[in-house]
Amino acid sequence: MSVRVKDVSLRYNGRPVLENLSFELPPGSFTLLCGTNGSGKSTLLRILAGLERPDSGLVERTGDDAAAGAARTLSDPTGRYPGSGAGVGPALVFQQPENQLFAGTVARDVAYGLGQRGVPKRDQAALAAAALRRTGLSPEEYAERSPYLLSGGEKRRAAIAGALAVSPRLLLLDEPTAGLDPAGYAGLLRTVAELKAEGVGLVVSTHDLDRFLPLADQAVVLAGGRLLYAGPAAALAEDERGILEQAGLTPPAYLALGRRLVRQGRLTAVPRSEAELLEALAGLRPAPPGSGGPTLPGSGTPGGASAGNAAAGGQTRTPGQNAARSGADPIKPPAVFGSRFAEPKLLADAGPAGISAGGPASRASNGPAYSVGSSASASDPAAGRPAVPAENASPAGLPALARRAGRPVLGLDPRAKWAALLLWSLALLGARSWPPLLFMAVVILASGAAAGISRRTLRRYLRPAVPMLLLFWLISAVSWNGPGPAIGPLGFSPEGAVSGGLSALRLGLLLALGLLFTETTTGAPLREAMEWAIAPLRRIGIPVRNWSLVVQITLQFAPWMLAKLEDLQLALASRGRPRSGPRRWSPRQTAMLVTPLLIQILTLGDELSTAIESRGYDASRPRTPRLRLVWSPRDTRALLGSAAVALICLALSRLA
Ligand SMILES: Nc1ncnc2c1ncn2[C@@H]1O[C@H](COP(=O)(O)OP(=O)(O)OP(=O)(O)O)[C@@H](O)[C@H]1O
Repeated sequence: MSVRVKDVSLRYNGRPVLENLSFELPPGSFTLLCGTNGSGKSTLLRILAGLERPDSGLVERTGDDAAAGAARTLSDPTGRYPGSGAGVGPALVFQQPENQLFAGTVARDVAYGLGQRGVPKRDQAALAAAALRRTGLSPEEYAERSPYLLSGGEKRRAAIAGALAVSPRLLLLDEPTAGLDPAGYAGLLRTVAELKAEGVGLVVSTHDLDRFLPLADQAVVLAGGRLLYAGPAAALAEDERGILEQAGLTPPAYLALGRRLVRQGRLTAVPRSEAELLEALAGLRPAPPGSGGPTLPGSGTPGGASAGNAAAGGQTRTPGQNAARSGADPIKPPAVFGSRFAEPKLLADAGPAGISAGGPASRASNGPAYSVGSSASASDPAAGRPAVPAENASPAGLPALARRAGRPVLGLDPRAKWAALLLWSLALLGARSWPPLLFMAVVILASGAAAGISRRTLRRYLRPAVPMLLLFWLISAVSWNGPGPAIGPLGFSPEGAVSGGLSALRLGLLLALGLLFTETTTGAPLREAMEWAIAPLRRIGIPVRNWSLVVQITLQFAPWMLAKLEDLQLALASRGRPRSGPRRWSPRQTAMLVTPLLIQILTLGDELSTAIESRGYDASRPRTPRLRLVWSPRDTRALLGSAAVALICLALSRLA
């Protein structure tokens, strides 16, 4: 499977996360995806997997089921299900493996994707066992265990097994080595090398350049959501202009040391892996006293063995020795790179090139031209795109945040927001007809837009509630003796349909109001405001501090839960979409999501209480406020405006 990414951009809440990315993944190539935290790697992987749609740009996947033939792979020893992932999308292993495990047993979990792809049950167990073995988990020991009770590293292996089981033609691994022990790490590297040899395309997002850069055919470097480099991995390793450093990354130790030795004239070429460096270092002779360090045989004679070296009887230990002997440039990438890629473009130099057509030499046998390009410009301080700042703890922090983010609503005093939440909730609960509800819908949507909440976020937040609201509406519209047309033993009730519709809309608006509140207020100010409001209750012995903590956690818990639900759903989708029936929220899928979600909620609750205890939380002791609340005239205006909205809503309710 080859993938062409062209001008892909994505924003979250109006903030650019990926900007104009263009590159290609040739079939069967191994691509290293690197960048600092938050540079957009996971987001890009989700887009490549087809689990997230970019706001603009194209991702074209060219499946190659036919090309896969009936190849036997270690995960599919039968050879009967070649590339079962092709045409359904690449397999993605998420950064957090616990988001990816659903079923009651490891074996069933690993086999889930096979079922989705129509592999008969009788073959599923053998394929799942082969995939488990491949990740170092013995099926005899693990197949019947609960995936939720595995250790972190075992969960990761099980998640990888689930992806391997379907013999994907393109496998996307998001930081796959996190949490693996040395044996697991070595096993993963072995598996990656085997998959590459089998012709499986791989994209690995990782911070471990030392291990993965030498294995990779090409590299994609992101900085602040922009493409800083896309091209042969070998060229990136040779790059002296500091692309990796520009991206905020540390070059692999073998490269840093190798470059230094080359500069000192002790190596003729930069080693291409840790093993090459070690091989070269093995030939080091202790330096003569006062010479400033060890030397390599033949040092200072780039190009090969020196007379001195020969006289010493030592072998030349330059990393490029084999290539040098065979007459090839020791640091030139292997020919295969040349056949797959056009000249690499260091994108800081590339200008707004976009995808460029490669010449015949850059064409793979069954795919389009492979070349890379970008619209990043040299003047772009690519790494310098400011992240949305964390909320400042100082009193000046909130207005400063608002000014920076350009959204005045973010800088309002949280007490004003609490009051607005209360007033608008009461107004919604009191609204019994369409006009006030529609009025509130307009106001809430407009406030959300003013606060910079994107439609995407709103959709993500409300989507899980939609089936419930629709069901609620449906149930309201039928009754045993409804006057309308009969639906089986039931009758349709127009009145029920209207009142159910009103209630569903009211509930949806309350949810949207909750989103508006939690998206515009972070935990600390929210808690300060809450504690301020209920402080007088302390005098009558109410544990005010506990209450505010509970409210803070609960309010932040709701978006967390929805985000988890979304993650789980994405992970389910990544394991293969059903061939028929609803793609989302089918009863089967919903049932599969409930258990892992509950387990994650319980785990988080447990971890939170441990964290609170371990930080010496004592409800009886007064707390030093994290920030001082400052009420400004703007807050008064906002409060009066909110009250006016609530009054209009109530007035419309009365009029209707
Ligand atoms: N659902 C979301 N809503 C809003 N912002 C998001 C969402 N998911 C990711 N982001 C933001 O998008 C940016 C890129 O996130 P992403 O997870 O892709 O980064 P990453 O390169 O994988 O980071 P890491 O190395 O830490 O895993 C980050 O700033 C992140 O905060």
